Amino acid sequence: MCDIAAWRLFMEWKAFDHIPVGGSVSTSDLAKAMNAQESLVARIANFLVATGRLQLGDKPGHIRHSRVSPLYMSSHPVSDLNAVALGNGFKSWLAWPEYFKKYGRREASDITHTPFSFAWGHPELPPWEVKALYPEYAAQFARTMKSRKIVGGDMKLVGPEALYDFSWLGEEAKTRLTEQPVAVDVGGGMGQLLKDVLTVILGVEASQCVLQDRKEVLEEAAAAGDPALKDIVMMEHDFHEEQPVKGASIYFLRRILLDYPDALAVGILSQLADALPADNPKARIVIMEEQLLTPPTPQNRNVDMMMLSLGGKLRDEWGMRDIASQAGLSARYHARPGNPTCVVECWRA
Ligand SMILES: C[S@@+](CC[C@H](N)C(=O)[O-])C[C@H]1O[C@@H](n2cnc3c(N)ncnc32)[C@H](O)[C@@H]1O
Repeated sequence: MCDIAAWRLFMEWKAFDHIPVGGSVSTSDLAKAMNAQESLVARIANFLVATGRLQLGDKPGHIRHSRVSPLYMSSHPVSDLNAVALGNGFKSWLAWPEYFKKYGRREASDITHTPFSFAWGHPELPPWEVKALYPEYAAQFARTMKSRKIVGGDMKLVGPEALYDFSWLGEEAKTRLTEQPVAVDVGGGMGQLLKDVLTVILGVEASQCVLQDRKEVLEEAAAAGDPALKDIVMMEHDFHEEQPVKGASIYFLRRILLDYPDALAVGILSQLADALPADNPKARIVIMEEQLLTPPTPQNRNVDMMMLSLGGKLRDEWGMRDIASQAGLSARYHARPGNPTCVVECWRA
């Protein structure tokens, strides 16, 4: 168990960044680089040697990288995923006994007073407000959502491999003016899904795409300056409130509803149901996220345990159909055996 605590601390202190790749560093130089006590750094470094996270260097008192430790360097893309696994996962899980003692042995039913918020010391705030108090962590989280390695990060949008073929959207977009909103990505993060839409769905113009998210996430997206997203509309919007873009052909909700209990997920869907155009039967709300698998598998249920801490949950087909119908929507469920993701196509009932 202490292995996790030790590499977490060394990640936080950027210890792995100070070990030259292909070389070694003395624990005394490492301590100086981190402004930490040498004996403390040597003890922790040697513990990480014992667990295989680091290796002894070729000179006495020196250490070097192991096969895995470059993954903990801040420049490595996996490092953000490690930070989120710890921040969203372990930090909350360790606080479970105190949390359930204080709030009762039940799932969180609102967006405040979740195990995550409790563990981070702000029980009265929703998890996203807590993250916003820690800009470095919020930025790390936003970057992880760009990873194709996490579930849902590499969903095919067109062709035989796609769970749901979005090619119709290209034809639809061609019938609209170039400045008319066609695709709205609600809680779209740094625009990773819209970028894929623009790449593979021919006919959709960037100026027809709207990226909605929280202010700090849109700032991060703007600062990233991705040329593919230069002409999209970035709009600060709270998806619990009325949807300001009415009549779009598609409203994407990718990896959003799993963060919420049913009542709030129904609320988010209802805001979009109200925005769907009454005169366009093709218009859709499309939910894309990890589905709850039965029989349970470790990776899938691990994600569900992370969602438990955030106040949300993974849903299976019946869970999805239930929230869609509560929001006044008809739904078609698209999934394949062995694929952990699902696409739920929703339209006005
Ligand atoms: C799990 S991420 C998914 C991001 C993106 N949809 C994707 O699949 O890559 C959830 C996103 O919802 C955004 N978000 C959280 N609360 C929100 C709110 N109340 N209104 C709008 N966006 C919100 C977060 O900032 C984050 O970008």
